[in-house]
Amino acid sequence: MKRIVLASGSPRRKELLERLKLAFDVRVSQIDEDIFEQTSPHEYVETLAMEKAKDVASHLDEKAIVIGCDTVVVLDDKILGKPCDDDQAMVYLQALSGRAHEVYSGMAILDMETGKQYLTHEITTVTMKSLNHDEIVAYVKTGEPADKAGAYGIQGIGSILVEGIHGDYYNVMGLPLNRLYQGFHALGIDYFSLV
Ligand SMILES: Cc1cn([C@H]2C[C@H](O)[C@@H](COP(=O)(O)OP(=O)(O)OP(=O)(O)O)O2)c(=O)[nH]c1=O
Repeated sequence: MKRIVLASGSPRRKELLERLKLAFDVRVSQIDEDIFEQTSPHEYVETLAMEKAKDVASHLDEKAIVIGCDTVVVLDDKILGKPCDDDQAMVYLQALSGRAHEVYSGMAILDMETGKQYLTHEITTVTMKSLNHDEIVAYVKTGEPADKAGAYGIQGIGSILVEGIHGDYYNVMGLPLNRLYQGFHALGIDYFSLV
């Protein structure tokens, strides 16, 4: 049985992988995300996903399939990561208010046994309703924006701020499940033999 390791400290990614009924361990990468240059969004999220996966793989004592991800929000070609504080969360939400933006997740899958790698990204468009100042203040106060790209969580209270979505919902939450399945297939890993 192949061992699967999720290279992420994100509780959302853990929750999503659990939905696929796979047995897996979680290891959190120690890379410093701030040292990576913000190139184009897809290059950026793919680079970070691969670096997280490689870092975790390098610390494992046995071979595994390692999954790394990175998620950002992109508005007018600008990358919005996790807000550094409440003020930045307010600025992000003001900018996103009443507009459509893209959510990019990069995903890297490393099969340490075969040495094969799969690297991809998924893009989902999210339209946010117009938010007034009081709503933004109240939402930031809930604490939900703090650890989320773009300062909102579509799966939580943030769901009431979202008017529409085009594409993979799970990608917005941080782990594009359909791509994951495609990646397993591309690497010759039979998902249904793992469940
Ligand atoms: C837009 C959006 C992001 N997010 C989250 C997913 C990610 O956890 C987070 C983006 O930060 P990431 O840097 O991608 O991930 P992380 O720091 O949480 O975990 P790790 O680096 O260890 O893998 O934003 C939501 O939960 N809901 C949303 O609607």
